[in-house]
Amino acid sequence: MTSIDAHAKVNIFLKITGYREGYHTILSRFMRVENLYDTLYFVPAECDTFTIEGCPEVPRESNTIYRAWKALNEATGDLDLLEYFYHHKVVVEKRIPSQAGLGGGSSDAGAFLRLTHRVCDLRISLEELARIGASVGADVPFFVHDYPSANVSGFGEIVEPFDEAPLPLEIYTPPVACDTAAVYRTFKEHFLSGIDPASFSSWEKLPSKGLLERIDDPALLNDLYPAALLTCPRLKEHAREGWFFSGSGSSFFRLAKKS
Ligand SMILES: C[C@](O)(CO)[C@H](O)COP(=O)(O)OP(=O)(O)OC[C@H]1O[C@@H](n2ccc(N)nc2=O)[C@H](O)[C@@H]1O
Ligand SMILES: Nc1ncnc2c1ncn2[C@@H]1O[C@H](COP(=O)(O)OP(=O)(O)OP(=O)(O)O)[C@@H](O)[C@H]1O
Repeated sequence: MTSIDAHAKVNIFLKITGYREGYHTILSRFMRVENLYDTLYFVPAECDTFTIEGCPEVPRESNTIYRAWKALNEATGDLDLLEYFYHHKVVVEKRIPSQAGLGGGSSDAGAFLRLTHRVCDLRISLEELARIGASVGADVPFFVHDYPSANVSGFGEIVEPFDEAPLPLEIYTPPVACDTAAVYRTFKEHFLSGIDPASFSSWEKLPSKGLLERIDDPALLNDLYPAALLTCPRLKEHAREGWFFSGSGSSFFRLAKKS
């Protein structure tokens, strides 16, 4: 069977650098989470329409996998792509929690694009695939490139590999759903005017382990943390000493203790 793992990410740091065209520009170190992933399967089946199984709570039209398929069709006009999914359904084994700052939906879209690129033998570059992914979500280009660690900038479309091994991480996802758009709205209203790019100059050159060991305040590493606390006040009950905050939340993470 044809399958691919779609790993979660954490943002080791996430700094907002500006705002334009309705989106925030960022500088962030993304790191793949090795031991947390969804799995996508392309399973032979005769389908009247593009079929996804395994995400019953997400309407098909808003599923990032469906949106990635639509975007790929529109960009390439490749008829084999249509044909393939009349004879295969997409089955997803979900393990990454939603609205958790771990990029679950974006990772599914990135993995779907990579696997489709391979099985349908699409004649487009990885850069083009990442551009198509960006139309599905800001985090998708990182997952298309599939680097273990990368510096991500622009709205999320500039992805540069960072040479380090992924760190063993412990993740804690509280039962609080953080809506990314709402957290960014709060950031814009309360914090955007106070950003100070000099305060994180050259962070993109520093290894993730050193950053996490040197800076112990999660709000210094992640500009969206104060905005998430304001947007979802229940998060406060779950904050613990020594844990960092990923993306727009709600997950916390720390370096896994050696056993
Ligand atoms: C918080 C992060 O996950 C960090 O990795 C990303 O910046 C957000 O990535 P994402 O979940 O893929 O975001 P999208 O689904 O593209 O956008 C959701 C909403 O968040 C806001 N948004 C998103 C990305 C960005 N750079 N600036 C924004 O202001 C926009 O209002 C957008 O409508
Ligand atoms: N394949 C998918 N898997 C999970 N959620 C999806 C998927 N497609 C669409 N969604 C929708 O997207 C919403 C956000 O899910 P996702 O897990 O991507 O968010 P997130 O944890 O906020 O990610 P981020 O790290 O980008 O902030 C979900 O509530 C769900 O309605």
